[in-house]
Amino acid sequence: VPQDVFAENLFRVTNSDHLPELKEKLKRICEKSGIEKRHFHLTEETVAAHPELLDRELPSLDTRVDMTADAVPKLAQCAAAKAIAEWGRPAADITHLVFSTYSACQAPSADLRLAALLGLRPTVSRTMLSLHGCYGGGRALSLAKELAENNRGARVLVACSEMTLVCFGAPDGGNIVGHALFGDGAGAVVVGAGPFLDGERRPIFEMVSATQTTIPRTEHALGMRVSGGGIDFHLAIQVPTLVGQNVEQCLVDAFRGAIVDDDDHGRWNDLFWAVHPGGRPILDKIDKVLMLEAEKLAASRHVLREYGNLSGATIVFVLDELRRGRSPLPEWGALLAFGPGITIEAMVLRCPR
Ligand SMILES: CC(C)(COP(=O)(O)OP(=O)(O)OC[C@H]1O[C@@H](n2cnc3c(N)ncnc32)[C@H](O)[C@@H]1OP(=O)(O)O)[C@@H](O)C(=O)NCCC(=O)NCCSC(=O)CC(=O)O
Repeated sequence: VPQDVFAENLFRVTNSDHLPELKEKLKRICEKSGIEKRHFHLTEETVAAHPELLDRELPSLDTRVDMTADAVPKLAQCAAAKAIAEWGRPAADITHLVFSTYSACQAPSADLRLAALLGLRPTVSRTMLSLHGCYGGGRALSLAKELAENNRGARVLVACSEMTLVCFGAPDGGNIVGHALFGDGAGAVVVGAGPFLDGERRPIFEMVSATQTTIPRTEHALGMRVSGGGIDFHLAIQVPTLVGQNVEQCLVDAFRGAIVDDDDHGRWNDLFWAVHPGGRPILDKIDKVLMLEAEKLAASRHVLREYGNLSGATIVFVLDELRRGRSPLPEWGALLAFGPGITIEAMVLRCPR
């Protein structure tokens, strides 16, 4: 859906045209979002067939769980099948699966369904990450690094699949920013720590070290809550400022002893950057605080423009965009993802030469 027609579409489909001021506000927000289009599983026909999705007072969790139980793992399958094909070994050689989503509300969950869809071995060791929100992709990669490094010969499939239909509803004052930002998508990565197997593709990125930091006393700034009417997002207006105030210390901690001196700000421009594009002002704050050159966050801005905020799956899209870039990347890079907590995942990356 192109972002410039999103507000008109949403208000028409949800019978909300009696709220013209709110519609104008959503239009203003869409214009400033840095997003040009997004992709959604939910169609107008599905919304028309399920009026309970529009009214928060009506119970709709059953409908949403039924729809996502199949669709979320199938979307993950599309991404995972591509990742496995590029990796070069059969799916049966995957030893571990880490699945991240905010759209799973049952057990067994989307990880088991994905394992069946891909034909993974019954002995595959599965981990489900639920409701980690936008840091889910960073957390899943970090966990995959631990699993790969601590289990000789392990090959870990990371799959992140997100669908906004769990939080879709008629627009109101509380959810208007979420309506403007989030989109659907899935990303997948195969992670290993050697020794190399026959036919296996050489790694594109190396995860050198990883840290997770929680910004104290910010648990109310960003969150999700499951209720009978679906999932509600809460995004406080202070989120970009809070991330901007804390991000450099997280990076200094992640890079301590790696390549950056504590007080050496200039070196940030020597890196390549994989930053979760939580919103345009978040990227602007990071640019400003780290004094980054204009093109450093180009991959993040590109993904935001083309897909919107895909929550946990977004960081995989950013890594994909980086590896497709025309010019070679610097040897060292940084990954950043943010989510409820407020939690900041920071990782030191390296492009093997
Ligand atoms: C909404 C925006 C596109 C607006 O852009 P600007 O801030 O540059 O523009 P602006 O200041 O003129 O704001 C335009 C209008 O949006 C309103 N506005 C801005 N942020 C708001 C918020 N968090 N909640 C409610 N309203 C908000 C302003 O009051 C203003 O209203 P009026 O026009 O009436 O005066 C941007 O602020 C944005 O992208 N914010 C989201 C950042 C964020 O929290 N991202 C995290 C996503 S969650 C994530 O990534 C992790 C996770 O979920 O786990």
